[in-house]
Amino acid sequence: MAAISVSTNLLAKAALPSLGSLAARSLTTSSTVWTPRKTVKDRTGKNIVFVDGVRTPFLTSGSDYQKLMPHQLASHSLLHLMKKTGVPRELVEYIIYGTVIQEVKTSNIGREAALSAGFSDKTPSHTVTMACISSNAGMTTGIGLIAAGAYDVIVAGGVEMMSDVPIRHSRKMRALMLRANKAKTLGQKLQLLSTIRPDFFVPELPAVAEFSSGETMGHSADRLAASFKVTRDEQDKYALRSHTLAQEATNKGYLTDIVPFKLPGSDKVVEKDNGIRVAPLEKLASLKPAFVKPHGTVTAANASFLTDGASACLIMTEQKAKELGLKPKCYLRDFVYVSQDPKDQLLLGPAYATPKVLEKAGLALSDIDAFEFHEAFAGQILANLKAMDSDWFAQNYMNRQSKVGAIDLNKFNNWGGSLSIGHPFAATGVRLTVHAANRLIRDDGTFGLIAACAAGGQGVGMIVERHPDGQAN
Ligand SMILES: CC(=O)SCCNC(=O)CCNC(=O)[C@H](O)C(C)(C)COP(=O)(O)OP(=O)(O)OC[C@H]1O[C@@H](n2cnc3c(N)ncnc32)[C@H](O)[C@@H]1OP(=O)(O)O
Repeated sequence: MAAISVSTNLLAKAALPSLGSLAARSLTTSSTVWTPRKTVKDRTGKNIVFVDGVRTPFLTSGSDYQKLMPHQLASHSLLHLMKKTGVPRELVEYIIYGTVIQEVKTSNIGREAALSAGFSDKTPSHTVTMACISSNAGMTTGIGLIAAGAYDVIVAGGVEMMSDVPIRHSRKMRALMLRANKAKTLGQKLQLLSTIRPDFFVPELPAVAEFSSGETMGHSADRLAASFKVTRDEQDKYALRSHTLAQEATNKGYLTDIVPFKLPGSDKVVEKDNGIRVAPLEKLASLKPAFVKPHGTVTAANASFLTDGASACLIMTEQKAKELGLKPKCYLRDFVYVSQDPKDQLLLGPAYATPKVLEKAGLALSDIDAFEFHEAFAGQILANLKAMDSDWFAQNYMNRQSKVGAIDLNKFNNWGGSLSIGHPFAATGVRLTVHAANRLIRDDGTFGLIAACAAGGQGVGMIVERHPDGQAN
């Protein structure tokens, strides 16, 4: 992709929104009668609702969750989802759970997590993987199952455990071990042992990298930022915005999707995300490039960090929610998936998905009250915003006459994002959706737009509409 110049002053737009104005908006209480100013047509015939979503605190890898297995985090989110909503586990008909870097012992992690959370052994579960949008894939698969009439009550979610990733023997060593398994005599075994060479011992580590190109996500982000002329200073300021807003939301008690996690065999209860860090801009500016050295602009502070965490949400037909006396937070109205050539620019999913999902839902950018975009990297977010505000990009890459438009940053990731809260890959989609729903309720909005990019050059866009009964909790 050629470098493009976009005239919008994103640096000014990336400045902190007036936190005062956010705080001034009143929290809608149960006694307030709220009616939507507009509604999106239900296309499933089921009016599918998002009842609620929860998550563990998101922790930097190698910290408090490091001795756990991922199904323990997943199980915690499943169990506490049911506790929080008050819905008996037996009513859940199907579970779809995401994970990206798979723990080999629990490959269908949804099933293992559900069993250890005490769900009925008669509740089927499958595991889905779609990189950073895996729990979005879980939710939309659930929507499909409900729309098809297969089930009424679905749980979706995702987990990632970057503290412990599968590290394999080399291919040569694996081949030798498999042959050794079949060797029948001592002579055959000794003959195999004699073929071992030093390079057999070089391990294979999983990389946060694109398979088809070998490029790391960080390198892609650096390339993307350079293509869109996003400066290092813009990235650092955007990252600081994310951390500042996440800190603010934490202090105000807005992150009610968190369910504290008691560490097994210890009295310690983890209550908060631990990656939020409001540091002086000078500290961010002093960091060396993390990927493209020495001239890259992506650093540890303006990239999302490797994170452990899990999330889960409950979705069902509106009719079922009514029967159960639940107060859903929002309707899950529309979604689209997009994909591009990962060897060109693989982190532009939100720019492609946003206009498509808006069009599908019959909405304009100005109808959206809460944008929740996955922040893989500050440079990636700013490049996506620039792409959407560029006629050149629209005409050359999106098959559109004119640009999508500029997003009002006063409505954008107001409670921080993946840069600050953390990004346990497969858990992020649910976190984005709960934050969108809770922000609509707190800020008296109607529509939320969730968008995320994912490895493989893929992306997602989802539209949620606040439910009249929604409570901030
Ligand atoms: C579509 C998708 O989502 S793709 C997935 C996207 N995400 C990724 O690819 C993950 C990318 N992130 C990473 O791989 C890692 O976090 C890295 C490589 C960027 C950084 O890892 P590390 O080097 O271990 O980071 P570490 O925590 O040690 O921090 C390095 C330095 O930055 C500083 N730092 C980190 N975060 C911040 C911050 N928010 N503010 C200020 N300083 C910070 C640290 O204090 C440290 O400084 P020091 O060297 O003076 O002690």
